[in-house]
Amino acid sequence: MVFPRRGARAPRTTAHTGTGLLLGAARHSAGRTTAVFVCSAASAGASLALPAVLGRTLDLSLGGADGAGFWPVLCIGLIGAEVLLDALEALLSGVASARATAWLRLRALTGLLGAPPDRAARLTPGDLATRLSANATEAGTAPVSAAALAASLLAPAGAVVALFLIDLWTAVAFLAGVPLLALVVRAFARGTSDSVARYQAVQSVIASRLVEVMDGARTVAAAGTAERERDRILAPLPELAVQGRRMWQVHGRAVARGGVLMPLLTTGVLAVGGVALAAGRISVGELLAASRYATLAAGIGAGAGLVGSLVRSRSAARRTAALAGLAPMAYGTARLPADGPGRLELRGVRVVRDGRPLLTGVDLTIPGGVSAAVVGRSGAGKSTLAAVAGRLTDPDAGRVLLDGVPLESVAYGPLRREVGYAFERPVLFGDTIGEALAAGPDRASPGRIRSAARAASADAFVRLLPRGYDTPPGEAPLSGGELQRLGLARAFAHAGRLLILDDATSSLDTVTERQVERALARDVRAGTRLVIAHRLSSAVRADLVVWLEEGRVRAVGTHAELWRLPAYRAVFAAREAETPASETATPTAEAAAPTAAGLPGRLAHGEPGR
Ligand SMILES: Nc1ncnc2c1ncn2[C@@H]1O[C@H](COP(=O)(O)OP(=O)(O)OP(=O)(O)O)[C@@H](O)[C@H]1O
Repeated sequence: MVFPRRGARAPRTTAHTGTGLLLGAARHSAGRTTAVFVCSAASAGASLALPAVLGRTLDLSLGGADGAGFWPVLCIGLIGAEVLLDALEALLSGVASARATAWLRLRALTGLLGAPPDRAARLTPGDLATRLSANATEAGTAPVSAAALAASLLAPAGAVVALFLIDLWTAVAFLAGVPLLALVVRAFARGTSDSVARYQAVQSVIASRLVEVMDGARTVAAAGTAERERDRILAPLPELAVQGRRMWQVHGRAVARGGVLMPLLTTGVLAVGGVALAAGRISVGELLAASRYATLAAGIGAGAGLVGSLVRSRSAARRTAALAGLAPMAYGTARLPADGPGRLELRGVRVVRDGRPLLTGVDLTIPGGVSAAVVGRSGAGKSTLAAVAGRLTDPDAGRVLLDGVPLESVAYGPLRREVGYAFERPVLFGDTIGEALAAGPDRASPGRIRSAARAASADAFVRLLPRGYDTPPGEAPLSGGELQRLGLARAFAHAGRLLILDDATSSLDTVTERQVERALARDVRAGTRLVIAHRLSSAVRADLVVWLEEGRVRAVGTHAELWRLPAYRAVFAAREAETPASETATPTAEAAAPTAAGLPGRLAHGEPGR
C-alpha cells in the first residue's frame, strides 16, 4: 500500500469524485477492457455478417446454384465464432471487473488508512465494510459495462447501415422509431439513478447497525435488548423494499415500452421490405436478411440494461470515493536529531472538531527524558492532546515540535520509529501474538519481544497460553488487563524517544501497574513519557503533571505543588471514593518530588488555593 509520505503536499487525484475514481479504474483496467470491447465488437461483426450470409445461402439454394456448399459452412463458422467470442468476452469481463474492483479498493483503503484516524473514524465500521465490499464491486463493473455498451451499439448501427444497403426505405422505416427508443432509455437512466443511491445508503445503514450490535453483543445480552436491537437493525428494510421496488418498476416500464416498440419497428421494416420484394427491388434472401437486421437494430434497446448498470456503478463509486478522497496526512523529509532526548513542545495548539474547540491555546514544554502525566476530568481533552503530541492528528493552529523539529516536517518512518503509543483498548493485528507484538515501524526480534513482554508483565501469562507466543490472538481468552499489557509490550518493543500511554494501564491492578512502571523506567529505552492518567498514583509518580480543563492547560507542575489546589484535588475526588486509602493518601513532598533535572519547579499557570 502506498501512503503519501514526502513533500508538504500529498498527491491529490480526482479520486474524491465518483467519476474521477471510475476514470482511474478504467485507466487501470484499460488493457483487459479493450480486449472485452474487441471481443464484443468481433461478436457484433459476426452477428452482422450472419444475416447477409444466410440470405445469400437461401438465394443460392433457391436458385440451385453450384458452389452453394461454401455458404452453409460459412454460416456454421460464424455461429461458432459468435459463441466462442461471447464466452471469451464473459471471461475477460470478469477479469477486468475484478482488476478494476481491486484498484478501487486499494485507493479506498489507501485513503482510509492515510487519513488522520479521528477523521476516518467518523465512518462507522458497517458503512466502511459496505463501501469497501458491495459498493466497490459494483463500481468495478463500470469499465466493462461502458465497453459493453459501446460495443452493443455497433451491431445496431451496422444493422441500420445494412438496411440502407439492402433497401433505403427499410432503413428509413426503422429510423423513424429511434427517437422513441431514446426517450425510453433516458427515462430509465433518470428513474434508476435516484432509487439506486437511496438503496445503497439504506444497505449501509443496516450494515452499520449490525456491526455496531455485534461489537456490543455483551451489552445487548446484559441489557436483555436482543429483540429491540433485531428490530432496530431491520427497521430500514421497508425503505429498502420501497427503493428496490422502484428500481424494478423503472426497469419493468422500460422493458414493457421497449417490448412494444421493438416488434413494431421490426414489423414496420418487414412491411416495407415486403413491398420492396413485390416491386422486385430485393430478393427473398435479402428480405430474410432485412428482417434479421431489423431485429439486430432493435437490439439498441438492450443497451438500457447496461445504462442501468452504469448508473448503479456511478452511484456506488461516489460512495467508495468518499474513502479514497479523505484528505491524507502529508509527511516531510526531515529527520530528528540523532541524540535528541525527546523534548516535546506544543506552541499555541488549537484543535477544533465539528466547530467545537477541543484544545485551545495549549503551550507546553516537556523536557526530554521526563515522565509527564496528563490529568483532567473526563472530556477535558487529554486523549486529543495525546493524539496531537505524536501526530495521530494535526492541530488546526499552532505547532508541535519534537527535539526542535516540527512534527509535520518529519518523514513518516523516522516519526513512527521515534514516537510510540499504547492505548486503553489495544487491537492485536497478526496471525500470532508474537507477530502482533513484533509488528511496528521495524520488525522486533523475538528476544526484544520477550523482554518487552516481561517489562509489561505479559510474558508469564502468554507463556501459559496453549501455544505461547504462537497463539493466534483470536484464540487467546484475554482479559482487559491482559490485552492492555500486550498493548504495552508492543509499545515497549518499539519504544522510541517519546512514548505516549493513553490510558494504557487503566485495567491493570495497582500492583501490576507499579511493576510495569518500574520495568518501564529500568528495562525500556529511556525517553520522554506522556501518560494520560485518571489514577492519582500515576500523577504522584510522574515527574511533571499537566492539568487540563476544558481543552486548556490549567496548570503545570509537580503533583505535590498542584495538590495544594482544591480544584486539582477535585479531579481525583471521584476516583478516591473507589480506590484504596493507600493510593489516595496525599503524597509527601518527597514522594512527589520531580526526579529529572531542569523541571519547571513551579506552577506554569499560577492558581490561588481555593
Ligand atoms: N474527532 C472528534 N470529533 C468531535 N469531537 C471529538 C472528537 N474527539 C474527541 N471529541 C470530543 O472532545 C472532547 C475531549 O475528548 P478527549 O477524548 O480528548 O477527552 P479525555 O479528556 O481524554 O476524556 P476521557 O478521560 O473521558 O477519556 C470530548 O467531549 C469528545 O467528545
